[in-house]
Amino acid sequence: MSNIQEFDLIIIGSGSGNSIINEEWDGKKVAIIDGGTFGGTCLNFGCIPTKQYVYPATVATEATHIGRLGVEAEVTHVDWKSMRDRIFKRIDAISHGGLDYRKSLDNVTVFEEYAKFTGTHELETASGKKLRGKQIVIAAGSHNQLPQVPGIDHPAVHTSDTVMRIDELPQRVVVVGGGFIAAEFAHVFNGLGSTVVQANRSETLLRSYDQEIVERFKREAAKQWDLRLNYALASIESNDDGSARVVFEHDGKKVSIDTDLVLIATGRTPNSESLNAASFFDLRDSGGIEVDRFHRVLSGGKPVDGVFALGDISSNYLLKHVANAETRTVQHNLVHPDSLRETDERFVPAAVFTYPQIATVGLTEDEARTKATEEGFEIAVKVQNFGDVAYGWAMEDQVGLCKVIARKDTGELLGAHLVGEESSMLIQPLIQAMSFGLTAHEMARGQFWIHPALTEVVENALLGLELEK
Ligand SMILES: Cc1cc2nc3c(=O)[nH]c(=O)nc-3n(C[C@H](O)[C@H](O)[C@H](O)COP(=O)(O)OP(=O)(O)OC[C@H]3O[C@@H](n4cnc5c(N)ncnc54)[C@H](O)[C@@H]3O)c2cc1C
Ligand SMILES: NC(=O)c1ccc[n+]([C@@H]2O[C@H](COP(=O)([O-])OP(=O)(O)OC[C@H]3O[C@@H](n4cnc5c(N)ncnc54)[C@H](O)[C@@H]3O)[C@@H](O)[C@H]2O)c1
Repeated sequence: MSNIQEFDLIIIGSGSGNSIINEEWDGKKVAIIDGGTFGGTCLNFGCIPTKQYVYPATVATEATHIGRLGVEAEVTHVDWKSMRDRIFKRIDAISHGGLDYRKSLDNVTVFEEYAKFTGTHELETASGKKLRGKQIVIAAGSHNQLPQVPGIDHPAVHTSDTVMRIDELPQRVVVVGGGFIAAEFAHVFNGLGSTVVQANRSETLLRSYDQEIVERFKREAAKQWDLRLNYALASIESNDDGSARVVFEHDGKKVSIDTDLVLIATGRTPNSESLNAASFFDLRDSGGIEVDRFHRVLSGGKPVDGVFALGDISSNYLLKHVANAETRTVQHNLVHPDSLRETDERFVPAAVFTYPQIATVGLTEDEARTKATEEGFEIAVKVQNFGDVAYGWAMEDQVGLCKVIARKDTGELLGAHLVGEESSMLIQPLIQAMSFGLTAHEMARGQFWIHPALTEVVENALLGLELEK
C-alpha cells in the first residue's frame, strides 16, 4: 500500500497562496503547506507591520518639522513596547485565526512544516510525509539575503523578520542597504528617535527609480539621518559592552561605526532552493521559478501540467499587490484550463513608505527617452512642485515633486513619479489613467479636481505637459 497522501490541489505557502482556496474547492481535497508563520510575509513580517511602525514615525517626524508653519512641537516619549504589542496583538490574531479557520475545514489539510519537491507533482515534508497533487500552486515567497561577512551572526544583527519584535527602541541603528526595506526602516527608527546611519554599498539608492526622484529623496534623507554612500559592509565585530562595531570599506579605507542594532536590508531571494525546485523546474537568473504568461511553471521551457507559481517565488515584482493579482489569475486558471488568463502587468506601481514618501508607475524619464529614440517619437516631461499649488502653500512644502512623462504626439502617459506627502495616494489617478488608456489632457480636463486639494499637483503636472494635441 502506498503511503503517499493524494490531493486534488496542493498549495505551498500560506501568504497569497491561502487566498487560492475558494468555493470551487469545496468538494475537493486541498493541502496547504507552510513551515513558517501562517499568513506569510506581508501580514507577519512585511507590508502590514512595517506600515504600522511607519505611521507613528511619520506623525512624529512631521510634528518636529512644523516650525516653518509657526508651530513648535516636540516628541517627548515613544513607548516602543506598547507600540509593538499593539501591532502584533492585531497581526498575530489574524494569523492564528486564519490557521484555525483553514484547519476547521473538512476539505483542507494544513501541514505546518516545510516541504520540498521529490517529483513534479510530489512533495516530501520535513517530517517525511509524502504528498501528491493533481494540481500544485507554488506560492513560497522569498527570504532576506545576508551578505556573508565575518560577524553576520552577531546578536545585534537583525533583518526585517526580527527587527519589529525587539524589546526596546535601540539608541543607535545602522541600516545596511539602499532599497525599499532600508529606506522604510531608516525612517521608522529615525522618526521614533534612534540615531540612524544608513550605509549603502553604491552611490545609488532605490535603483530603477527615476533619477530626479532619487536625488530629491537622497537630499531629504541626508537631512534626517546619517546617509553614507559607497560604504561596503566588511565585517561586524563585538565591543566589550555587547554592542556591535560595523566595519565598512569606503574609499579604500576601513570605517567603523559603533551601534546597538544592525539591520541588514540587502535584498531578497526567492525560496526556490529549499523547495528543491531546480531539480524539476526551470529557474530564472534571479533564482525564481520560471513561469509562462499564464503562471504555468516551466520545465525544459515547457509548461508542467497543473503546476502554477505566483508571487515572490516567480514574479518580476516582489510586491503584494502583484502577488494578489497573480493569485486571482492562478485561481481562475486552475479550474479553467481551456480559457487561461494572464495578469496585466503593464503598469505595476510601487510606493516606498519612507520620509518623504515615494511612488512610481511606468517608465522613468531615462527609460522613456531610450524608448522614444528607439521607436522614433518625442516625449514631453513636466515636473510640478508640490510647493507651487495651493495646498502646497498651506504646507509651505519645499520637498514634493510630481513628474509626468507622456508621448508628445498622442498624449499617452508613459510614466509618473512622485516624492512627497502622501505620494502613494496621489499617484493612484495616474495609475488609473495609464491602466484605462486615458491621455494626459483627457484626464486633466475630463473631470473636476477638488480645489484646493493636493491632487491639484497632479492636475497641474498633466496640464503642464507640452503636447501636440
Ligand atoms: C519588510 C517588508 C515590507 C514590505 N512592504 C511591502 C509593501 O509595503 N507593499 C508591497 O506591495 N509589498 C511589500 N513587501 C513585499 C511583500 O511582502 C511580498 O511581495 C509578498 O508578501 C509576497 O507574497 P507571497 O505570497 O509571494 O509570499 P509569502 O507571503 O512570503 O508566503 C510564502 C510562504 O511560503 C512559506 N514557505 C516558503 N518555503 C516553503 C517550503 N519549502 N515549504 C512550505 N512553506 C514554505 C513561507 O513560510 C511563507 O509563509 C514587503 C516585504 C518586506 C519583507
Ligand atoms: N513599500 C513596498 O512596496 C516594499 C517595502 C519593502 C520591501 N518591498 C519589496 O521587498 C523587496 C526587497 O527589499 P530590499 O530593500 O531588501 O531589496 P532591494 O532589492 O530593494 O534593495 C537591496 C539593496 O541592498 C544593496 N545591497 C545588496 N547587497 C549588498 C551588500 N552585500 N552590501 C551592501 N549593500 C548591498 C543593494 O545595492 C540595494 O540597494 C523589494 O524589491 C520590494 O519589492 C516592498
